[in-house]
Amino acid sequence: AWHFTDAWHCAAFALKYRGRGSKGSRQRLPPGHMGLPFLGETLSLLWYFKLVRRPDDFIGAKKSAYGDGVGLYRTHLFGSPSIIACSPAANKFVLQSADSFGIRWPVPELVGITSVGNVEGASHARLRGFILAAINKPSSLRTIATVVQPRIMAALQTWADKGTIVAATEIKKVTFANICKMFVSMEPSPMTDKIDQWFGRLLDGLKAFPLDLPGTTSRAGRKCRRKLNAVFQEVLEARKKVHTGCDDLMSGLMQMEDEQGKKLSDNEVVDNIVSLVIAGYESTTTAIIWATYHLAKSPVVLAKLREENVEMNKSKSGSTLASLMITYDDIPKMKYTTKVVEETIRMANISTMVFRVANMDVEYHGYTIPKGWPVLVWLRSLHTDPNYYQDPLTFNPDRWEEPAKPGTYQVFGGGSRICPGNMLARMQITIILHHLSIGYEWELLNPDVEINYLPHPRPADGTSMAFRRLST
Ligand code: HEM
Repeated sequence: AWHFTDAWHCAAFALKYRGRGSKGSRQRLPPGHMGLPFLGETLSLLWYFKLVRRPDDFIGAKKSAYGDGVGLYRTHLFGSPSIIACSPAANKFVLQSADSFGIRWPVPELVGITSVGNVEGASHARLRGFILAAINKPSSLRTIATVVQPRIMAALQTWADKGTIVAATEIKKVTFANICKMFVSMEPSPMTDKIDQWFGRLLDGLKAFPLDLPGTTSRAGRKCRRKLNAVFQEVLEARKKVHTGCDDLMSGLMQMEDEQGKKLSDNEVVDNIVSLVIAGYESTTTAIIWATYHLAKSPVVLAKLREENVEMNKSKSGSTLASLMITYDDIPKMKYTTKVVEETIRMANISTMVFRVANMDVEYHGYTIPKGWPVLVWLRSLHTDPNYYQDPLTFNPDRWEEPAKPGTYQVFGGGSRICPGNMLARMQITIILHHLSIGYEWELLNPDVEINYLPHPRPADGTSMAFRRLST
């Protein structure tokens, strides 16, 4: 059955491309295997990611069987014949060829029909301009640093009061409180608790099989998306009636104009607020969880981090909360902290892969990526490859003394969709590392806990830890 499926797909391909090679060349699929009938290689993926918990061996097995080649393999995953890209050059090729490789979400409604993650071409470029201006410009980041910091400082104190915490739960809470404040100036309330639950179900819906039937996770996700859009629409309507003077993402997006003086529609503002929460909430939470995890296991790194941050803290004078905060402009001076942040993000591999679909038959180094086939751009495989990172599974911030080899660091994707929140994510991790290292110490309760790799890599126990104020 295994070989029959591969033969079946290859024969279908050969039939379709009969005599259509350009300049006499033969059309051929990248090497690889289509796996079992209907299931494809899904079981193999689950075997490596869920059962044996060696996710890198999924691509490793392909490299052993078919050689490194040009970094493309054929496969059958998530219900469709697909191409995997997993070399710096092949990934770059796919991510930078926006005309050849488009976006097709299984349920666009869940991502947001008019959101930056779903639209393409000129509309995408226009929306990205708005979003980059709102969350990626130094002036925006300067303001955001002052908005998020008090909540982070207060949260760490409550963790120490508790003594034992599940970091995933606590980090999620403070990240969400900050998102509500940054995006729509909402303070924690029963309403924000509800919104948080809806986001949880929406995120589950995005990861679930896209079956729109009563009782399915996908249906529940769609319902929550509608509720979230409705809540934020109300906030927006209220702002149009009474000028609130809020200095948050929603106001920013409502006021901005493009080069033609055109503003975003109300629907675009709301859709993109919801989608930015989806993109920024779980990713930032996961990165911070990994930072606490690795630092707990790397006392030498933590000591060096602490030393730099205590020095930075000494340069702050005064007793008010504001005077103890770091600023966006302090960050370039925090050289070692920056390395810890990059190493955390590299090892976290929050996005194992990103998805594209071939808009046309695309040729790459003698292989054809057939029109309509999904392309899975396997970001993870670059960050765990010993050819690019020595001893890649060891947490070693000093490796960032040297920049990564060109094209081998794609944690935020690449090309026209490279993560517009990357500076915001880095800044939030830096801020929490600063306050954690100068004021607290922590130990993992289950240092040898298993790691779950699906849907995103995380310690299975949520990172339970003893957490206290530093005694000195
Ligand atoms: C460590 C944290 C983060 C990681 C690892 C991460 C990773 C990524 C990756 C790999 C992509 C590319 C997706 C693709 O090519 O299809 C992406 C896109 C995106 N990210 Fe992030 N992200 C993070 C944090 C954030 C934050 C904090 C925000 C905003 C609040 C954000 C907003 C977005 C948006 C809107 C997109 C879609 C961009 C587009 O399609 O043009 N991300 N992110």
